[in-house]
Amino acid sequence: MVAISHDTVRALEWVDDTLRLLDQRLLPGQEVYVDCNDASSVATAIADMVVRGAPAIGIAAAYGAAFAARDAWRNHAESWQKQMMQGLEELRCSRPTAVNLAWALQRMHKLAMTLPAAADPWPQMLAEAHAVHEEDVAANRRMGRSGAALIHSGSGVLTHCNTGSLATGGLGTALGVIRTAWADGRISRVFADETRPWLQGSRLTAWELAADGIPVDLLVDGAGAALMRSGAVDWVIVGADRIAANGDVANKIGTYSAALCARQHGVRFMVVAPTSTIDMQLADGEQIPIESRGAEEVLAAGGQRVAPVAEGVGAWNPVFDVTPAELVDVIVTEVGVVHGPDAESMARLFE
Ligand SMILES: CSC[C@H]1O[C@H](OP(=O)(O)O)[C@H](O)[C@@H]1O
Repeated sequence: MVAISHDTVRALEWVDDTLRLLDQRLLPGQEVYVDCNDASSVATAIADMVVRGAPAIGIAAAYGAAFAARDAWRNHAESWQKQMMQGLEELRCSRPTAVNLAWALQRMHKLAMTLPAAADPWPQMLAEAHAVHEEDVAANRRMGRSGAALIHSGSGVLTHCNTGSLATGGLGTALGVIRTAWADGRISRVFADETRPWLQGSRLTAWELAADGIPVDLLVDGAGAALMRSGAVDWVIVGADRIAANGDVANKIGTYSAALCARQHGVRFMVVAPTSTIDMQLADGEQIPIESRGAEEVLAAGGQRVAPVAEGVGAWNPVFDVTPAELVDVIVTEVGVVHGPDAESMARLFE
């Protein structure tokens, strides 16, 4: 087993009571950190995609909620449990699709309401945020092992978007499986599509894999179908932002297309996500809120206008889509693996 080195990068770090976020808008060219010391700055960092990726967003929100409780105690000690809600609401509204955000805020709020009203909540709230962070690191390792065990030796894999150390607290979800399976000698070739318009694949996944010394071939998003038809890919392995109770999966735009192509060409489709990404309150994927972002993300690439787009041209920019459960072969979580996900098999994860 080759040692898996993913310590080369961390999306978030806690240093001297400050949440340090690696600004992913500037990668891979610049490694610049944004320091957050209150709930509002964390919410802005999430909304602006300084930090992104469902689990990483949840972890950042947990620290943001701890800041909200601390500042409510400092400024309104007599009613801090009520006053902190403004900060939590700002965090909740920062991005709509990744349920890890709401999950983390609900967990932090539940703790706050159990704490004594007349005592400083900071120590316990910060400890809970650290627990959220550390649990994600452990979950990444477990999912890496469970997912890798499903991949037969000599497999080619295709991944979409970025699901590595930049999207989580540790090894990654889908990229954690790829790292683990590569280290086990199970993968012969890794493909990553660029993932327009934000380029999480070409800017982030390629950077992470290069840092690990794992060779990767980039492709334009539209090349996925031809690649799968060529027979070079045995698995498409992706993350998730929200999984409904029946196994429908919301993930980066383009995931649904990849799932359709995979089914057409006999390629297996694996979704890797911690249970903090599963929303059992939603019966199916139809109710998952899909975030749309500004037209400039489509019309420009890396901040430069994409020539020759004429002036006055608009854009349609939903940044997630929903893959129906029937197109998903397996969902890998830290508590179990679901083959052929449906409402019944998903519910068994929580028994
Ligand atoms: C580890 S799951 C990361 C998940 O989040 C990404 O979206 P975004 O970069 O907009 O935060 C993408 O959907 C990934 O699959």
